[in-house]
Amino acid sequence: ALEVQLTPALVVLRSTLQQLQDKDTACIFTTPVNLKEVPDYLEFVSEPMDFSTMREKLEAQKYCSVADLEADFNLMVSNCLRYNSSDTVFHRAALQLRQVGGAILRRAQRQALSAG
Ligand SMILES: CCOC(=O)c1ccc2c(c1)NC(=O)[C@@H](C)N2
Repeated sequence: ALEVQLTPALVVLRSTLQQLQDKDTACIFTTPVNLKEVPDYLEFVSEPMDFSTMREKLEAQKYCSVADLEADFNLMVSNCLRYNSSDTVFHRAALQLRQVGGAILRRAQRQALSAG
């Protein structure tokens, strides 16, 4: 049907999100940053993002393409790079996740094209 062709199968989006989350071995992106623990977070970050929020959006069919998923992934990574100074574990983890995540997302784009 048309909607199947226009939207990469949920299976591609779900597997891409899972592959990205598997690379967060420190599990620092699993849930939203705890604003009680990090009270000044919203002074630096206007739109928090994390993998649990991305999963909710995916299951609510808010992602119509791999590009939509990629946009929230990039938001999550850039929030972390902005809030955490470069000499922190968080900042270094975000740089590494951006690197390995980029390759996963490029492959997913190709898969989506062949599926579509
Ligand atoms: C229990 C205390 O947790 C944190 O302070 C904390 C926990 C997780 C975090 C984070 C802070 N900061 C971040 O930028 C994102 C990536 N992750």
